[in-house]
Formats: sequence, structure tokens, C-alpha cells
Amino acid sequence: MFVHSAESVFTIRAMTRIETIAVHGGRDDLAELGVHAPPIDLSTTYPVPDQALGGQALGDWAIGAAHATSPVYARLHNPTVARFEQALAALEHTETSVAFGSGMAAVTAVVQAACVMAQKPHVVAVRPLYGGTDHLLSSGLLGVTTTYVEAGLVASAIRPDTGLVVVETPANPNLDLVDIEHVVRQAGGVPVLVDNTFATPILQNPALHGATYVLHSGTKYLGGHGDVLGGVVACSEERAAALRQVRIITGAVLHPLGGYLLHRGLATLPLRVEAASRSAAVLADRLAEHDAVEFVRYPVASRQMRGTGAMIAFGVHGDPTEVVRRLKLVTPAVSLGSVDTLIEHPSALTHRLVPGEELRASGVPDNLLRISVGLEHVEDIWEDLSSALCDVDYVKPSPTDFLVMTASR
Ligand code: MET
Repeated sequence: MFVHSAESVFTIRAMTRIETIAVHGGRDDLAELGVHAPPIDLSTTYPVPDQALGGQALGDWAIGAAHATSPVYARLHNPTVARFEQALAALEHTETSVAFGSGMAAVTAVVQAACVMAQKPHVVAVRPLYGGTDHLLSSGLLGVTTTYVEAGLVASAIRPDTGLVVVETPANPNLDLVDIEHVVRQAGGVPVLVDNTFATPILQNPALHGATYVLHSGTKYLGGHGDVLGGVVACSEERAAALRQVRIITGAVLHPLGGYLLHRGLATLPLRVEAASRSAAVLADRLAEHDAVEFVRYPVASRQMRGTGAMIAFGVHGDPTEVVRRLKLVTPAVSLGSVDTLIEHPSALTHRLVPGEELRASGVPDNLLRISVGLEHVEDIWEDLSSALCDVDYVKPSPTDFLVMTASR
């Protein structure tokens, strides 16, 4: 019942338009079940009257199989989560995907599969990355050491014991863009993980550019409503087997309710991304014209990225935290990709655990604010932002003052 037939997978693959895949992905067993919405299976255990057969299924899951005759136990497999995984894989143009309890659990599993299991304990990473990922890779907690390089210097950092290259594009928090194909070429066969959380599969499909693992914090755009925590890695069936093994052993599973909500979020993902991106483009232009704004970082569409997205980073003259404090509509909070517009100060929050010097060196100055544009009316967002910026007491610095300010940070 929980196994998707080869024929139904083909049906999804044959759909080429992303809006249609977003609505119908992972739902091909529903007609057979006679239901309209995917059932949420909350079972923690599954009866196995034939214990030998149950044991065989357990053995199959334990080696990372995609299917077995029974889920046996919720840590091994869950049909509601599997539907979300199938849908996300279709959107990312990969064979499959593996879901986790959070984005960080997903990153951890990739490092464990590509570095720890493969006994290649060296990682090459391009900064900036989400601060949590950076902290995980720097901490040594998983027994790996990490060399940080600029995107153009990845080849020079690869060693015989390098198990993984990690990039995020657009990068959290400053929206730096990385040429994925160039990084993949430089990696020379070492698996490349691309964090695609900011772009979403609607704007960018890293696997089509050679990425081995495509990671999402599903908590963000995929869920889309700020009410579900989850992570997912889209990849080949072969890579997924190791990730499932890690997930089973470590217990980093996504709860079925999370799987349901992430799956439901996918249906409206194209519309949400399109609407929020439209507003973000307007806001990025207006911010760039504002006297209180020093610079704006907003991606450009390219062959790799089909649109500009709904994330904006900008630097303010004066105290960035004061701007946040004065906002009345925009939500002052970490996270992104929700229906409401969110703003946060990366140096204080999302990137707090990255050493300040290193953060600044990777293009994240202390005056940078990050906005995730939501679905409110663009004029209401602008009214709130512009009045918060206007209210801030600042003296527009002369070039000399600016040098002094920079040096004192
Ligand atoms: C706990 S920090 C927040 C997490 C989230 N990944 C963000 O970038 O906003």
C-alpha cells in the first residue's frame, strides 16, 4: 500500500510543468486508496504476524532500501513522509529524496554518509553558509575538518580524503551566488552538496547542474507557513540508501505530520515564490534608492537561477537593530519563506556562532539585515520598512567616516 509503483513514478516524471508536479507529485496512490488528501499515518509500529517476514523487512530498511513489505516501525519508514519525498524529488529532478526532522539533521546526515561512512573526513566549504551549517562543519563534532575557500578555489582545497564539497546559493545571509557547474568541475568527482533553501526547486535545480545532494530546510519555503520543522535531501537512489541508513541509526526522522504539511506546502510553492519574488523585486529597487541604505544585495536571474527570489539582504547606515525595533508589520524573527515578511540581523542571530572576523571576511558586515519577503501587499511592507528606515537617527557618513566606522566594527 505504501509502495509507489514504477508506473506511477513514470507518470510523475512525464509531467514537465512545475506547477503540475507541485500539485500532483507524491499523490499517485491516492486514487487507489479512494481518498483526496494524503492520509497521515501516525503508527509507531506495524503488525508483523509473520515475524520472519517482518525481520526481513527490517533488514531491508536497515541497508537503506526504498521499499519493503512492511514499515515495521516508524523510525524505519513512514508512508506519509515517503509521499513528500517522492514529490520533492520530482520537483528537484532527482531519483529520490530523504526527509529529516530538521534542516540541520539533513546536513548532518549528508556529512555522516559522505564523510564518516566513506572514511573521508575532510570537507571543502564555500562561505557564507547558513550559520548553523558553518558551525557544524567548524565544530569538529562529526569528526570532520573543514577548509573554507572561495568558490573559484575549490579545486585547490580538494585532498585525497575530501568526502564532500558544501555550497549554498543564493547564500544565507548575503545572497552570494555560486556557479554550481564550476564547483562540480573543480570537485573532480567528490560529491557536492548544494543548499537550495533560498532558491527553492521552483527557481533552481542544482542536480541539473551536477550537484550530488540538493538540500532544503523544509521549514522555510517548502512548508511555507512557519509551522513545520523539517529537512530534505534530494539525490540519486544510491546516495539515498546511505542517507536512509544514517536516518534509521540516528533516529533523525521527520514526524508524519511534518511530512504531511511539507507535502501540502509544495502544492502552492510555485505561486508563493512567484508572488513573493514580485514584491521582493519592487522592495529591492526601493531600498537601493533609500538614503538610509548603504547597499542592497538581490540576486539576478540567470541560466542557473530562473528568477530572482524573495530574499533581500541590505546594509543600513546606523544601527540595524534599531531599524528592526521600529517595524510594526514585518515580523522580527529568524527563519524565512513564510507567508509573512520576516527580518533579522544575521550577525546577532542566524550567524552568531560564526566568528565575527570570519563572517565579515565572507561578505557579511555587521550592518547587514536579511529580509524574507512574504505575501502581504507590497505597499504595506514598503510603508513599514520605509518608515522604520526614516525614523532611524543616522548621519550619512562621509567616505572618511565610513572608513572609521568600518575599522571600529
Ligand atoms: C536558529 S537560526 C535560524 C535558522 C534559519 N536557518 C535561518 O536562517 O533563519
